[in-house]
Amino acid sequence: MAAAGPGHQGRTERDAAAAELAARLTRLDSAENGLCFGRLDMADGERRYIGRIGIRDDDLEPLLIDWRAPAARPFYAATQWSPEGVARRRHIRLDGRRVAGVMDEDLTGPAGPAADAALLAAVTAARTGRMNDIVATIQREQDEIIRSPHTGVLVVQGGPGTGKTAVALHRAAFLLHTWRERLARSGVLVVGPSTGFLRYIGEVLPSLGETGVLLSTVGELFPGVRARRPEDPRTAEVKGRADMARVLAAAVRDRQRVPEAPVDIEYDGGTVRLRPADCERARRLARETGLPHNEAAPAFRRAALAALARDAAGRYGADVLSGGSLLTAADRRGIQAELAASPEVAAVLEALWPRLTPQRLLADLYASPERLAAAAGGMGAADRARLVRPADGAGWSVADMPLLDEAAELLGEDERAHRAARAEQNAWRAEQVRLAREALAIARGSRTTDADEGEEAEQLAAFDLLDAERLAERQAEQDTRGAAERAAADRTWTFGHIVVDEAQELSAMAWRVLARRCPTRSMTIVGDIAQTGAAGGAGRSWAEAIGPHVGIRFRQAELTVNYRLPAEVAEVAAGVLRRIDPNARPPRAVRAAGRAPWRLAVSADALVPTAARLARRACEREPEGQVAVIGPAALRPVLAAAVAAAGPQDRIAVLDPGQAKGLEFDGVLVVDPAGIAAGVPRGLNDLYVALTRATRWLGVLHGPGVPPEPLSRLPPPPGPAH
Ligand SMILES: Nc1ncnc2c1ncn2[C@@H]1O[C@H](COP(=O)(O)OP(=O)(O)OP(=O)(O)O)[C@@H](O)[C@H]1O
Repeated sequence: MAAAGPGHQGRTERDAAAAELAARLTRLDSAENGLCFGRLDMADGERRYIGRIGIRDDDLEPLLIDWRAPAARPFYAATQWSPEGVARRRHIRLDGRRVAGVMDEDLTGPAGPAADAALLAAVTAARTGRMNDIVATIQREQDEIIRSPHTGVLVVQGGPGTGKTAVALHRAAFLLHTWRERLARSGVLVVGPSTGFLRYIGEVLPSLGETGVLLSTVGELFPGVRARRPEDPRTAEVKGRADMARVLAAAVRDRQRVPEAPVDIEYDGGTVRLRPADCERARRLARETGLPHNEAAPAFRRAALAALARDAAGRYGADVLSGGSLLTAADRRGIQAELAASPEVAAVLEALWPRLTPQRLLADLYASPERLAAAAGGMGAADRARLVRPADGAGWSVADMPLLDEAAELLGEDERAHRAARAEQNAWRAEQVRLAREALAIARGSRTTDADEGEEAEQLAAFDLLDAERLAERQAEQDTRGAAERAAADRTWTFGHIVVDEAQELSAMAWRVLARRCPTRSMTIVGDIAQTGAAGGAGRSWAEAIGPHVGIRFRQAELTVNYRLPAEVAEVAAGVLRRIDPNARPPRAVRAAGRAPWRLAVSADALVPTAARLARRACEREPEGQVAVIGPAALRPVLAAAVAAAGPQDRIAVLDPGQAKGLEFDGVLVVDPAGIAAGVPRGLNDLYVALTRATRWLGVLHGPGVPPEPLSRLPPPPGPAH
């Protein structure tokens, strides 16, 4: 920092250096936990320590190699068959700064159990409710995806628990390391299915030293509007269809109206007339600009006003003798200016080409079956009826967000809103200049009191270098928010890379939003087609789901090993998967838990209280870990109330399958599986999600009747469970 010179350039360098040092400090702080986790003893005697971040000594020799650096790669990729120059791989377990244990793998001899031991310790540990990074135990097939040099769209398909989320986040960290400068500027966006999920994964990237990433659901991507309104999944599905883009475009065109009969407008004690043909021409000219609706409004107005001015000139300036006009060009311009200022004229033109916000367009469309019929004529009547809702001001649903975003694209900036924003910005700037003047005045006043005479001449004071304007400018330039924060507030921000998790959930309209946010199409997309929920947009393949939005040029990778589910639970889930798709291959579980999944049948009345009792009993039996009660969406509120009624218990989560997506727990109690499977379209997929959340045990609780296959074949719970 001391090396930076004086003046603006020097300041910029100092600011940049300070920002870089602050970022480095954050990285060092956040990577403190488990800083060094591996060592490679190379066959040639070289020794490499592998850690969360890279650290060099004073001579710039590496002390610790960042796990993302090429030199660290053999830690994940070397095998007995392909040792990549490694003789021994050491896994180091730290407790704070103390070495708590080491496990060595000799790559020159036959395969030993050490690597498996480190992995097993990680996957069998009690869950905390927050996802951990997997940097110490990334597996080979995962490593290949994390370090993939592919810069376009990379799709990762994998069954539940195969580490898709973990891999996607580590890939984001890898890309940030590799393309630090570019991505720090443009930012990385991670899209997840729910705020609960984002909270669950929220610590992974910071623990890898990466803090400048924006985590968001699709519902949060439209700044200034929060999606709070509940929505029937069938309505959400209709709103998510690609066809809605056409419907919205038609809805906008429908607002650009031509009157059926001439409109007479009061002017100067008489009237002027706007004819349908003039309007038609004005509309054509405005549409031909190719601008979004609001931005084309001035063109419409200009053409309509010109027509009105011609009409007025014809009426008031006609020379009865010659049949020509008595008015000069300046007179005509004057008339046009008067017409432009007339509130009556403005009201008519506003009605014909109204300036619209996305919210107004959508609320008006939903509230009017006529408008819907005009815009969505190609849609079946039943689907169209799903879109109807009163303009009740009750807010927006998640499925509305991509439609608002699409509408914002179609409408563009409202030039009046733009002017208001500019005025606000100018006022802010004037205030900054005023404050800067004050600051400079104070600096001048304190000049001789702050420094000795001799010293003073040597110093460059602020007022020698700056005038108030420049000082204000500098304040404005110093937007200290990181890219992530700025991106969150700006609908038109484009990201350098986007990670999409649970991508099978995204509708076609949501994909359009993401495609707009990432014109370079640098994306990592992870998901599982078999887990697609009722409103989700994935078809039977990724090509079908994302092809229309990212093109056919994407690379697909697969994860095949399941790290979450014990084999016993995985087998039950595989039975449901076979019913969803007989050709699907379930992932292979890495371990068995030794605890058989069970089922318990109770009377309909006893279902909810028994669920609450079983969940609490499970917590009492096991002093640590998380338990989830997962039931149909309709049952969730009463289940939650029953669990809460028994007293506070922050280790129990009560969820519906949509909310459980992407999460995991030590124990899971699935309540009313038939209700889950039958409740919504793709109910079996929801049941599959519910059954694939447990790292240790799975129980199924149901009312009278037989639960869906293969749950009916599960044994009763071991011991007196209820
Ligand atoms: N290499 C690994 N080392 C240690 N733990 C791992 C590894 N890979 C995955 N895991 C763990 O396995 C669990 C499942 O991972 P993750 O949630 O990423 O799976 P997923 O494929 O996204 O699942 P879902 O489809 O259900 O969302 C997590 O606890 C994760 O930390």
